[in-house]
Amino acid sequence: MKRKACTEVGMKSISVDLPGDASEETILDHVMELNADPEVHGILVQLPLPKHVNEERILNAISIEKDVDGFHPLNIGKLCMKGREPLFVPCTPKGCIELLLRMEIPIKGKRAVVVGRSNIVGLPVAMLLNKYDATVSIVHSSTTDCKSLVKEADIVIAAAGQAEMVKGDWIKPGAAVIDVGTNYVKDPTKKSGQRLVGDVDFTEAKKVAGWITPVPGGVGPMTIAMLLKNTLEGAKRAFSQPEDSNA
Ligand SMILES: NC(=O)C1=CN([C@@H]2O[C@H](COP(=O)(O)OP(=O)(O)OC[C@H]3O[C@@H](n4cnc5c(N)ncnc54)[C@H](OP(=O)(O)O)[C@@H]3O)[C@@H](O)[C@H]2O)C=CC1
Ligand SMILES: Nc1nc(=O)c2c([nH]1)NC[C@@H]1CN(c3ccc(C(=O)N[C@@H](CCC(=O)O)C(=O)O)cc3)C=[N+]21
Repeated sequence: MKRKACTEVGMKSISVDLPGDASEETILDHVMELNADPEVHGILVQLPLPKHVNEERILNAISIEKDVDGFHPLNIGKLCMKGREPLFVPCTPKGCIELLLRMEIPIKGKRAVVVGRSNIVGLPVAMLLNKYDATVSIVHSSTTDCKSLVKEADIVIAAAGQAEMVKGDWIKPGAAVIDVGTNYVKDPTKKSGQRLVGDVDFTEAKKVAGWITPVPGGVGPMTIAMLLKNTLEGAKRAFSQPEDSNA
């Protein structure tokens, strides 16, 4: 889908498809090659990586100026810090905020609950909501009272990877609900034998929520749009800076 979106907007994309048993060194070599290529303005290493590969080592190797996923520790660090701006904001969290801003849903002073604390979604979206002055709680698999915490939230971000876990009676009436989850569940009525659902029970939650994103057709396409946006911003920055200004 990311490749298709690039083609649609006229952005050249290079895919490096490696076998599942490719070594860490092989992946690093490819990252280094792309780092050094002046025609490349964005690099994304699709996650998750196979177990034998050290994810941290690979993500650290991506040039920070080309880190369009925003997963480099320097970008994540700046995302967390007051008064600092990362070069790139991770795409899914950026898409969530963009949805709230475009729908003119107030964030400042509101209570936000993020379900999930992964490095790629839960944690960065919570940090971003904090930057926008929400009062943020993060709930995770060891949280004993997810329902009661979610029920207090004006903004709910569901990113647990648990099919339809957030029920209608978890939602505060009028709350904004952003469903990040993409879970395939068995459905014998479908030709493919499966159906895509979010982390929120959409049918029930939409009766209570003030505003809610669907799955499919919600956060997923926004993630891809933000990836293109980050890449364009990276390219503009590269064109506006002399080549030797990286120091
Ligand atoms: N639409 C999009 O663009 C994207 C969608 N996704 C989807 O979003 C979902 C989350 O992805 P990702 O963050 O990578 O997933 P991870 O599996 O890396 O993280 C899941 C998080 O949810 C928490 N969690 C799991 N079960 C529960 C539970 N029962 N109650 C509360 N918290 C729970 C985990 O807690 P703990 O930390 O304690 O283990 C963990 O923090 C997936 O469905 C994924 O496919 C992901 C990226 C982009
Ligand atoms: N380095 C890295 N960056 C990522 O951003 C990243 C990743 N690795 N690994 C996997 C997750 C997942 N992810 C999705 C993006 C779009 C949709 C999306 O557009 N989904 C469609 C539906 C697709 C379908 O029908 O199967 C939708 O929600 O409408 C879903 C999931 C990005 N991720």
